Amino acid sequence: MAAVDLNAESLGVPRKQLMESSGNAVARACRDLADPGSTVAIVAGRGNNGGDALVTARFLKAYDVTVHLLGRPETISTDIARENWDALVAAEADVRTVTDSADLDLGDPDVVIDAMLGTGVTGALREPEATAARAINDTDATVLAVDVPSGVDADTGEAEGVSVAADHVVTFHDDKPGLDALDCEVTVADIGIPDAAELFTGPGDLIALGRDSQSHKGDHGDVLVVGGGPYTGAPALAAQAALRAGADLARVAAPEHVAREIQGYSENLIVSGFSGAHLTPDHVPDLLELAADRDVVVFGPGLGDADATLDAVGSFLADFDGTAVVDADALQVVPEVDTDATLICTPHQGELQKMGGETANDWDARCELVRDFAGELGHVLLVKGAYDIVSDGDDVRVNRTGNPGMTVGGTGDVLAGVTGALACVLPPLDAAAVGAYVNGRAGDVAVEEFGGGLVATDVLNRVPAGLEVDE
Ligand SMILES: NC(=O)C1=CN([C@@H]2O[C@H](COP(=O)(O)OP(=O)(O)OC[C@H]3O[C@@H](n4cnc5c(N)ncnc54)[C@H](O)[C@@H]3O)[C@@H](O)[C@H]2O)[C@H](O)CC1
Ligand SMILES: [K+]
Repeated sequence: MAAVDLNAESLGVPRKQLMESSGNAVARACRDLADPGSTVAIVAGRGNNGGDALVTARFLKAYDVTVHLLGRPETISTDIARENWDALVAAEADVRTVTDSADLDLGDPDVVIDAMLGTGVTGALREPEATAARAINDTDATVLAVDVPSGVDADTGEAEGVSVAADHVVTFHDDKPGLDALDCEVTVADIGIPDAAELFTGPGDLIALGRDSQSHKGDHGDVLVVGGGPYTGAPALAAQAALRAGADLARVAAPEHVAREIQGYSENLIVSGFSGAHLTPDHVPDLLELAADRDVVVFGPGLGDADATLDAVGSFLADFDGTAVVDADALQVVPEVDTDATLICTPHQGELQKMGGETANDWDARCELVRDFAGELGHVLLVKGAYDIVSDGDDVRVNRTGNPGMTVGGTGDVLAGVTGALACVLPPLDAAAVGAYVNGRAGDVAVEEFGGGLVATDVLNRVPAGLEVDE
């Protein structure tokens, strides 16, 4: 939800507007439950759940409303909730602050609006929320819960400790799986979040990457790039991109002439060479061993399409059961191989057709085609284009970052490396969607500086900029 809210904000629908819609939806439900003139006790927490009900109070003019804030106003945890509190105080509304649960006196209201906690709950209710929940449950009032009955986990419907027994719940934007198990009426209120906030990648998708400061080496992934042959630069770009996107370690396995060259110009990479001019099946056992201890393998950059190489790709994938990003010439093998591996395939539209997929000019039509083909393949597809289409056969995400300057050679290798690093810390679909978003954003920063003259290393070096969340 936090990711969707931030994406909505980036589309021009700020959170305060969402809170106004949420509060209004709760007021509408309250008007359906009780006649004008009824007494309404709003019990508000210090987060946005409480904030929603501080808005509701403004939409219940025909009612006798009392707001009980659990905690001092200074402890309200978000600016938009605090602003709504200040607006009530400025309007001389009947608001009270409860710092000790013994002070909570709800009176004998017709309706209680439970806005203590919503999706932000962690663990069993602490004080004063726990006592307040019992006080709410002890009234004869009709209890209307905001988003989730306080104390209940929205995903499971379980409560670790005491929770509010609601008669009605107004939940926002989409149903919460845990609510169906509850014995109460649930209304799902549309609060004006555009579908685009979930379909298109945006800054909200980076929240999942939150870096904890205690992180240490190895937490953020160990990526192996298997590539090189007719092309030298591709595996080095992919491996460096993995480091730029947060992997702690990036290794390259390449034919020895390529390995020597890469080791020469990039001391950041751990490079191992295998015999011969390109990948062949007899290299596969060693590669499987090397891959077994990595988090993610990026397979394909610069491998070329010699028959023996494609045979090697097939036999590697057939025996590999980890997670791999597959790119470039290796892609054409994927539809023919039966594998237990989790694959993220990153074709451009020409490579997609070579794999047996279909494309279309209209991006909306492409969503359908990519989703169906991903379902057929049983792997995640990231199909590059002006709009990158990402799907795992069920969900579809669309990425709109990037620019025509990025058709220059090598940006696909950078994308494969970025996606590989993210696949160490995110589920495959998210890794592909965020990979496309970050790579495109890096390209948008690069084109600002280099115009149409941008080259892949410009994108590579701006991947960290692509990862920044400027909230
Ligand atoms: N897109 C949407 O659906 C929108 C939903 N909105 C509302 O926002 C809340 C989520 O708000 P958030 O601030 O993230 O968390 P909460 O208000 O639910 O709770 C955080 C608050 O509670 C304290 N806390 C956490 N666990 C406990 C506990 N076990 N005991 C006591 N106190 C606890 C924590 O310290 C914080 O102070 C969502 O439910 C909707 O109602 C947005 O308004 C609009 C968009
Ligand atoms: K609640």
